[in-house]
Amino acid sequence: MSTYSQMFPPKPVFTEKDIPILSGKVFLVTGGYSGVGLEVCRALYHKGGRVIIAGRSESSYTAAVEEIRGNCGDRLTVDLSTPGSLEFLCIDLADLTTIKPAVEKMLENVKRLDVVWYNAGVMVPPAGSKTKQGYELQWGTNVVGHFLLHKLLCPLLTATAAGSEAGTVRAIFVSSIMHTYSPKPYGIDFDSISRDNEKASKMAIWNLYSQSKAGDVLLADEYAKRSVALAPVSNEDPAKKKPHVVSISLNPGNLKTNLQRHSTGNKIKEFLVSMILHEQSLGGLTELYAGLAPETADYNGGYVVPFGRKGSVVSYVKKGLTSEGTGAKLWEILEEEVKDFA
Ligand SMILES: NC(=O)c1ccc[n+]([C@@H]2O[C@H](COP(=O)([O-])OP(=O)(O)OC[C@H]3O[C@@H](n4cnc5c(N)ncnc54)[C@H](O)[C@@H]3O)[C@@H](O)[C@H]2O)c1
Repeated sequence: MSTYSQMFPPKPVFTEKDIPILSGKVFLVTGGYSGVGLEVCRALYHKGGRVIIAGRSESSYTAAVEEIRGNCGDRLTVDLSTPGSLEFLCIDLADLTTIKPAVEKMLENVKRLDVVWYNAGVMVPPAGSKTKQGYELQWGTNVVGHFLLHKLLCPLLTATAAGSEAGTVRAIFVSSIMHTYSPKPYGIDFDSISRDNEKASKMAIWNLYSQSKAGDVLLADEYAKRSVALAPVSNEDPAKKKPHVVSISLNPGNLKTNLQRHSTGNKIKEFLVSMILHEQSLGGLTELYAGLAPETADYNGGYVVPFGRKGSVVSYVKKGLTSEGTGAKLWEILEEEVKDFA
């Protein structure tokens, strides 16, 4: 039976053919050895980029290398004077102690970072799952781990941006349409996000996923504001302060990946959901569009919707989420939470 996606295939107006040659540029993708992240890495590699894949399992990385390097047909075949490269950064976002040592070692031979995709994520694990430091697993992985990684990468992003064309250095926070179902009124229930939190242990697992994805939108929005505040005022147009590093969140779309592996049980529901899922490569296009398209340089703080549709941004961000100082409050709390690991 044809799926909705097969009957009505999306026609993204941004594709791999729109990606320029990336030789000399350096990229980092968390969770880049599977799902959407793998598609991002495949495109970056075949366009000549130096790609650092961050994840927990070296064997999963090694298995993905062959797939990433494989023949991609005319979608990605280009003649390169400098071929792309792949490297592994071993971090577990659910264990904050693993992040700083790995980043410090990486910084010994990585001297620029053009775009980082905070793409790794976990969705609806068994209730009660926690990170090593005791955070609810989705919050701890999707938000706290990425926040610490971002904090450690910020100086390199900023330094790269200082010597690069404006708008080309970016931090991309992968969220989901599910962020719109996060707790009312502002997306984050601040009483539920600390370690070993009693309230979180009683919340519905989907609400916790939604809250973590609202957290990703807020991190992008708050970093965007901070980036503008730090940016130098342009001599040509002092009213137009351009951020050093562009910060964007996005929804990659409903995709066939491993993400749904925990949300099993109801066969009818699973069948219905499978009918509306798209190929993971389409999600990759959304992430690549946010990270590389020239026009998304102007979307600092914006939220990109699926599948690389030009001009379609910020339309579905939860009302009120990025106002009311929620992002600033979250940022300050996370600074405090990760300070012993930074
Ligand atoms: N698939 C969808 O329909 C969909 C929809 C909306 C948003 N998203 C988002 O897209 C992103 C990518 O998901 P996907 O669909 O490719 O799923 P996936 O399960 O294929 O990929 C998730 C990746 O995250 C990694 N990861 C999980 N926990 C980690 C940890 N503790 N440390 C390091 N890496 C860890 C996994 O190893 C995997 O590589 C996620 O952030 C997800 O929330 C996906």
